[in-house]
Amino acid sequence: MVTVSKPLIEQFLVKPNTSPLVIPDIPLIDLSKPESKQHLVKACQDFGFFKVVNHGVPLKFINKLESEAVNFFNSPLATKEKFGPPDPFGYGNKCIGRNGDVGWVEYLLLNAKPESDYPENFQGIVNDYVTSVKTMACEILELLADELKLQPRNVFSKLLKDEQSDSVFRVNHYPPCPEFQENERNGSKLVGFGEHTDPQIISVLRSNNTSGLEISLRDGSWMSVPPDSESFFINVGDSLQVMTNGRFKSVKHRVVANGTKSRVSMIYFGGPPLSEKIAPLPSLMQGEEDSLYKEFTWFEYKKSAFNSRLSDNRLGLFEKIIAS
Ligand SMILES: C=C1C[C@]23C[C@@]1(O)CC[C@H]2[C@@]12CC[C@H](O)[C@@](C)(C(=O)O1)[C@H]2[C@@H]3C(=O)O
Ligand SMILES: O=C(O)CCC(=O)C(=O)O
Ligand SMILES: [Fe+2]
Repeated sequence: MVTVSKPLIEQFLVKPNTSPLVIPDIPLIDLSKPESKQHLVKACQDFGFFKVVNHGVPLKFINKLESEAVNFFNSPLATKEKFGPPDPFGYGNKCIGRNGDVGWVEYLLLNAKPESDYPENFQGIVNDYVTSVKTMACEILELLADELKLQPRNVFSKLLKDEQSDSVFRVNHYPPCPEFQENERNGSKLVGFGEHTDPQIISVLRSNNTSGLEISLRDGSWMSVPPDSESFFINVGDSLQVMTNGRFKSVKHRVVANGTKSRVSMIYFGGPPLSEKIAPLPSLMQGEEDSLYKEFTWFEYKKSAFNSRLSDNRLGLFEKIIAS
């Protein structure tokens, strides 16, 4: 378990936020239903976030990976640190990225490419899980393309299927924090993973049954997402927002650590090849519609993103100024 001395805990606290006036339902998509296409598009437009059931990812892959992750995070710090620091892949503890972000979290950041170098015991297990989750992500992207009447229907999914796809896999562990309970009285929250959007195309998240994930609603309030270990949560990434010229929203989200109960999450971030040009799809542009973004390669965006702080508006640098 990770511990910090009492005064240091301050750096992990954020002020309580106002609750949403109306708490919306998180869109629930049943992938076995033919009408899921329409719901998927609506969810990507309204929230950039939804929950998926009947996803086809075998439970045994999920459980094996979770139990291996728990074993890893329960091992001595010195053992875990043999896999760190993340440069860019490896074990990280409380420091997120290279620009001073901290959170009450430890994690493994891994290359999602098959045959990558993983800690012992993770090899086959990560490959099985990632392959299956990627298949689901590609199915979702193809349903979205169908509903948007985009040709070919693999216009998004081919970027994840490409051998050069720059996709990442992450396992996060938010440990209990005994020091925090003393602070709970003033209502402040313990930040596990600070607010941010994901830079890639699509992110696929699965967690154990511990709460903590929050999404930012349009009115600026934060909504807590009830955990569900049998479902997946999907969010639109910045690159998909750009490719759809802002129709789909890259949702701002964060994790508030529970303080008493461990949260374990695993997230697949589906990204394009480094050389891929990211720009609004011409076939989506209606009439005189302006492109809201300057074209960039994924390499350029990634470089810029990895030089930013978590809460920065990374897409801001690539927005076009449109004369009215
Ligand atoms: C502070 C940072 C961590 C991050 C790289 C960055 O500079 C800004 C984006 C962050 C993020 C968020 C989504 C994923 O968890 C992640 C792996 C990614 O691609 O972008 C992380 C980066 C990271 O942890 O290195
Ligand atoms: O751990 C989680 O539940 C979400 C973390 C997250 O948003 C990320 O790693 O980008
Ligand atoms: Fe994220």
